[in-house]
Amino acid sequence: MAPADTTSTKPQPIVISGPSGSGKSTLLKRLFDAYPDRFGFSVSHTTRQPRPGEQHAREYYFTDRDSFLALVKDNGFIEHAQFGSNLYGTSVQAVKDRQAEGKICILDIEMEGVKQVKKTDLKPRFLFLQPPSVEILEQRLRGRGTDKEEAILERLRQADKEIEYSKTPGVHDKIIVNDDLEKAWVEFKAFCVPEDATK
Ligand SMILES: Nc1ncnc2c1ncn2[C@@H]1O[C@H](COP(=O)(O)OP(=O)(O)OP(=O)(O)O)[C@@H](O)[C@H]1O
Repeated sequence: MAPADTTSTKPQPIVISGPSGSGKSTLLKRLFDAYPDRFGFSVSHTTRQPRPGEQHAREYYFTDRDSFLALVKDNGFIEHAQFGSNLYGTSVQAVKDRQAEGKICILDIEMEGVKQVKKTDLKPRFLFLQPPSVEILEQRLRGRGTDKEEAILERLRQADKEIEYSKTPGVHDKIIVNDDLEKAWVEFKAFCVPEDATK
């Protein structure tokens, strides 16, 4: 008899991307509220010092600069960036750790991260959240009131690139246009929890 295929029993991660302001956080919050135990986020690596109360492997994987850069060289990161003098990143291993716990790991990442994930052996499902139009996206970013003018303009420039890339055939398994939030939620839930789609 052929050996059992244990890899197929691991929950498949879900990659959610879409322009800043397209509604990723809004829908993810609903998903986590509705299914608190089923999904998980990956824990990021950082070279910054732990703050009081922070635990290794819970808030972050705390690491030093040399180890971090060695992992970058090894293609161990899906995304990484420098903020101030510290490095931060999402590692392939962090996603596998969530899988090993039986959780569906959700990756909320931008376009370059999506391209990087496609080079790994994670084999996630890809979901793109699209704003109804760039004009509406601009209204929502302004309405959110969290960004300065320059940041809004930069987000809109980046949105054009994300939307253009999303049109590449085969990049995403599903594209949801977030026009009406309730409709988007029904589609979002159906993608993330297909077995509950009719409920
Ligand atoms: N369908 C919708 N109709 C109207 N407003 C919406 C809708 N979806 C989200 N919003 C609002 O748009 C704003 C941006 O949404 P949100 O912060 O969830 O975007 P995001 O994709 O997570 O952005 P970022 O990548 O910057 O974190 C929020 O103020 C949110 O309440």
